[in-house]
Amino acid sequence: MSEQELKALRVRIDALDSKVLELISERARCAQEVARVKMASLAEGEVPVFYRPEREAQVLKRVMERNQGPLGNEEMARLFREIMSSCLALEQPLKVAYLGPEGTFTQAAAMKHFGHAVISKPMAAIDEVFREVAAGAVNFGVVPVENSTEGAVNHTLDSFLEHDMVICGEVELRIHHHLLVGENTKTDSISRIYSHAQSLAQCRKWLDAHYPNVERVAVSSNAEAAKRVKGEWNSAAIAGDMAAGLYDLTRLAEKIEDRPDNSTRFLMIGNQEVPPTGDDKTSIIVSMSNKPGALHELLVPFHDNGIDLTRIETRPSRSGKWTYVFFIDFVGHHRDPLIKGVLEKISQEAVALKVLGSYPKAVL
Ligand SMILES: O=C(O)C(=O)C[C@]1(C(=O)O)C=C[C@@H](O)C=C1
Repeated sequence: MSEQELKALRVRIDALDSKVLELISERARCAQEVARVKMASLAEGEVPVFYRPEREAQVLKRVMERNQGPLGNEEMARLFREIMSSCLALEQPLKVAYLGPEGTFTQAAAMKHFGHAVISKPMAAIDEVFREVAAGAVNFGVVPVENSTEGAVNHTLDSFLEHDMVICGEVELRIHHHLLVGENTKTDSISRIYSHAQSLAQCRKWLDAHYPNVERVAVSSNAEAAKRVKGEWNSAAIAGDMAAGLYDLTRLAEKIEDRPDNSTRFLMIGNQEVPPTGDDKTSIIVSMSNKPGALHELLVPFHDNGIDLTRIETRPSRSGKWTYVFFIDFVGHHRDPLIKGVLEKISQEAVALKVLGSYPKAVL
């Protein structure tokens, strides 16, 4: 390519950038207008709701449907995710608590869902995220709920039994783990590998093959593991991209998870009900009486109405030894007439039924 051609193309890019800039600013002014309208139409004592997950899901879906390349759908939606995040921050900067410290996959999930224009607050434990939301110190919390290799995150499920929370969104994150060391580490003398217990489990086979005799030490998060090895001489950490970058660690090996499709699902918790979008999921907790056929009775209404169950999990109940509660996720919104009917049927048989929330299926 000649210098001339390159120059001409850059002139075109500059002109396009000016147009993009103008359009983004116009969109941001529109969002400010939306905020004004929302404020003006409030009833006495009503609190304005600026963040609208159902609308955001529609915007991102529309972008993906209309996109004709060359950028991929996900890439394009990510760009719009950030534009919308900044527009919302003009209306109201959201405060989001997540399972920290900085650099965790939960932080990455929070950014994927809300974009980067939020005020984020790392918490030391899952229960603290719940408490922070319950106390009204933040608008939303982000917690991991299940991993495709290791299964349920029990701390999260148990926290739902203790707190009244509304689930208002979900996000799935592909989890890639790397073996990381600090600049002073002698790679042939690694005697300890730190990570979160779930991450150590997700890399078990790789560790057995490459570091069979090295001590594996479980710590509170993989970001914490990364932080520790920064100053140590003979230890390594298993953590993801964010933690590697944050603590400036070297990657001795990349993508060491045993299953290439290793993914974690995260939930956004708050106290805002989300209206239907037409492509939603619902999460409920049910406890049934301890009698033969109870689980069957619980599942029949779903089957009879052709409702797609996406997950069922069992946890010991807090109310008695050898009694259990079921966490169930299914496709549909609790305001859909069909789903309403199913929930009514279940509540006739159940000891207790709680709808944790209906929310748009993850778009990104
Ligand atoms: O449509 C709204 O209610 C808006 O506030 C605008 C907007 C946007 O930028 O598109 C911003 C924040 C909301 O979460 C959803 C959408």
